[in-house]
Parts: sequence; C-alpha cells; structure tokens
Amino acid sequence: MSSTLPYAAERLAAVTAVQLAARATRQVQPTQATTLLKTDTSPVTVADYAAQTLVSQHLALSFPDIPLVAEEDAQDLGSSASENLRHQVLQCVNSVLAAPITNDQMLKAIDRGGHAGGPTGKYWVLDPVDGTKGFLRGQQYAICLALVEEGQVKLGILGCPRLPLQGVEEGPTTGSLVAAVQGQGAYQYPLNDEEAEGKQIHCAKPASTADAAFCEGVEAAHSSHDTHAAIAREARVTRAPARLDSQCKYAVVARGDADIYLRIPTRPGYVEKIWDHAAGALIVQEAGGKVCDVDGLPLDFSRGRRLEGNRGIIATASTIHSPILQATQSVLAKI
Ligand SMILES: Nc1ncnc2c1ncn2[C@@H]1O[C@H](COP(=O)(O)O)[C@@H](O)[C@H]1OP(=O)(O)O
Ligand SMILES: [Mg+2]
Repeated sequence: MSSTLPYAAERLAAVTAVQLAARATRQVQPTQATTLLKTDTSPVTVADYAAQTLVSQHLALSFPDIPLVAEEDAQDLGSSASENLRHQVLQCVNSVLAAPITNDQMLKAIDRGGHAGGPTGKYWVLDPVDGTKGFLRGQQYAICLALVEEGQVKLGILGCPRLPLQGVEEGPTTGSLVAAVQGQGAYQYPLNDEEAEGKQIHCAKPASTADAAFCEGVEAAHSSHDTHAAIAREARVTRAPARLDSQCKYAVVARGDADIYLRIPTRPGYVEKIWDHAAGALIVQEAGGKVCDVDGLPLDFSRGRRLEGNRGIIATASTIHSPILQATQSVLAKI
C-alpha cells in the first residue's frame, strides 16, 4: 500500500508492533504459562504482559504523544509475590527485541495502557491477548490493536497466530494478520511475512439467512449460547455455529468464512470493553459487513474504556443484517 495514504505511518507501526507481540506469545507454551487471576477472576499470563509491553514500547518509539488504552496494568506484576512471573515476562520480551529493555522499562510500558479513552483526541486501543482462555486451551487468541480518533475507529489490526488463512478450523498454521484503515478496505496477510502481498477481503453475500454460517465465543460465560441458538432458530439459520475465542470471530466474518457473529450478554448489565471490539468491528465494516448492538445502535467507542452506550454485539454480512437484527430483537423481547 502506498505510504501517502492516510494513516500509513500509524498502520505500519501498528502492524510491526502486533507482529512483534505475536512472535513473543508464540514462544510461551500455553500449558506451562504462569498465570495470575485478576480481581475479576479472569486469567492473565506471561503472554498477555509480554505482548502489552512490546506493543506499548514499539508504539511509543514512533508515536510518543499518542496515549494507550490497554487491558492490563502492572500492579499485580509489580508485587513481590510475582517476581518469578516478572522475570519470565522480561525474558519473553527481550527474546524478540534487538536491544533488551530493563524491568523498570517493562513495567512502565505496561502502565502506559491506563489512558481513559473518551470522545476527543487520538489514542491506541490494545487487547494484548484477547481470548486468554483460548490461548491457555491451545485454541484461538488474537493481539488486537486499534487507533481511535475523535471517538471513531480509524485503524484496526488483528494478529491471529493460530488462525489459518482460510476457514475456521484449528490446525498447523503460520497465522493470519488482518488490517483495515477507515475508508481503505480490509486486507489479510500471513502473520509474520512482511513481504507478502496483502489480499483484500470481503464479507460473503449470503442470499438468505438459511445459507448463513454463524459463529460465537467458546466460553458460555462470555455470551449466551442458548440465546444465540434461539436467534438462529427464529432467523431460520440451519448450520451449527462455529465456536472461536477472541476477535478471530470478526476476522472470519470479514473474510466470508462466517456470516454472523453474535454476542448476546449472559447477564443484564455487562458492559463490553472497547479493546474487545474496536479493531474487529472496523475490519468487518471495511470488508462490507455491518456491526451494531442488540438495539441496532452503532458501537460508540467515545464513552471511555467501555462501550457504555451499547448492549451486546451483532456483526454480519450486510445482506442478512436486517433479518438477524429483527430475530435478535424478537427473541430478546420474549426473555
Ligand atoms: N461476562 C462476560 N460477558 C462478556 N464478555 C466477557 C465476560 N467476561 C469476560 N469477557 C470478555 O470476553 C473476552 C473474550 O471473548 P471471547 O469469549 O469471545 O473469546 C475477554 O477479553 C473478556 O474481556 P476482558 O478480559 O477484556 O474483561
Ligand atoms: Mg479481550
């Protein structure tokens, strides 16, 4: 892509940062990854901290004035009880850097991620390992990076180390990298091949919901499989869902390997985090798809670190967006 296009420099820095982080996470054996439980009881591993350090550090080199909204902070990692984990993170980080960094630089890089987000200015949005539970199971995860400006997502990158270039099945793979800039379309590359020619990707155009394939998360606690099944029945979707962790779901919808990604909350009041959707939502839209919440509202990334104005997520090929939204609203009205 020509370097004169808008956001070319940001895109290049973001792709390199995600590739670097992916290289580090791939070195961590999921079954042996030292893991902490955060206060919300979700797991965080060597890979999450290493990826956040690397992305934060790399972006700060090229764009020192653009702040970062990122999932992790260094509080737990900095405690004396976490010395072993801290050591492993630093080792992992330095194994992919030409110039090693210190423990203090690592903690500082992680804590750059505390920006509040909001409606004004420019900021990066990072989920260093989205789908940590998938990562620990040896299944899908993604390094997800977006750039938000004046509340709008301008750039989105998904690094998916275990996602083949085609299909939704697991298998030996070099991984996929999917990238989009607002107004410039969505492209896919082999994850760590900087030289490779990108391929523009498009959502499929299923003629009806009966032809459509849907996907959902693996974790039943993160979205309601039962409600998704009821929506599928209501919309006459016949195929069984593919289950994948992380924003890989947006990637497979964007390239037409699935047509629908449903994420209906399991409990009232759950508010999604912006790092779980910013990159993926832009990628689906740039591939020609539609993304909204269960009320049909656009996702509003200008409300801080969470999607305070939205409830659930529906991402689909544009040809079947209306019937899926209608089926969702009809099912939710009965609950
Ligand atoms: N109760 C919940 N409802 C919806 N999403 C959740 C819930 N708890 C955690 N998550 C988010 O689900 C994401 C993974 O999604 P998936 O299951 O599709 O792979 C995690 O990044 C996590 O966000 P976070 O860790 O940012 O709090
Ligand atoms: Mg996440």
